[in-house]
Amino acid sequence: MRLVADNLAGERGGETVFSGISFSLDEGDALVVTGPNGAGKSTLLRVVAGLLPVAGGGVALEPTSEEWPDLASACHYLGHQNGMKTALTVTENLSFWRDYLGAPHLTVPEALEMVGLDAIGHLPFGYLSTGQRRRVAIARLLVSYRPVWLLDEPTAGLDRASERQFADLMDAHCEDGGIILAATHLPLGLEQTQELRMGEA
Ligand SMILES: Nc1ncnc2c1ncn2[C@@H]1O[C@H](COP(=O)(O)OP(=O)(O)OP(=O)(O)O)[C@@H](O)[C@H]1O
Repeated sequence: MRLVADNLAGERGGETVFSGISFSLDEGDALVVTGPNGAGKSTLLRVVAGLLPVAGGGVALEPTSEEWPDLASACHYLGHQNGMKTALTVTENLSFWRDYLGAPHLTVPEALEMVGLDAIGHLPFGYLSTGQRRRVAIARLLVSYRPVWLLDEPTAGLDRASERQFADLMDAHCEDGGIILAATHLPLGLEQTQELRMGEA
């Protein structure tokens, strides 16, 4: 499996935000997207996820399969928002996502243990600190399997120990043949990455 972008362009509000982006990621590859505010990093991730239309060129999974019939079906998208209901408990939120997304992977207790939150599954999500909320959102990546992880500022709000823990989870995903495309201003601590700099002439 390979994630290929060919001369890809994206727009916002009718204006081209980026163009001419090409990359090819094989199983096990991680590409870190960097660049100044407004360079188009989030837009790129949303185009790859299928949440915004392609404005030029293309991006695709090669080859597709019965299991992953198109790129969107193969992606986990972690945006700036955590995608959790504040009134539901942490366990209820993750159980919802596990049922909704399908392709069950880790159980909810296993995923919570992986992000160091096994003691607070019973708490409403709204009670959690900023970093704890982000860690629950990261646990969502683990309860259902997707080969491609699209991560937008995934470590925002995480303390050092949690950053390290998440770097280990990302490395494990790549070692298992997964693909990561991550936009960030912060070093992610990954063992091996390629870099794509946006917003430079
Ligand atoms: N809905 C919208 N309508 C019009 N322009 C938009 C819209 N959303 C974003 N933009 C513009 O698109 C450009 C790219 O934004 P984007 O969020 O992709 O940048 P980014 O590189 O992720 O920035 P940051 O580092 O601040 O997160 C910015 O100039 C932004 O103002």
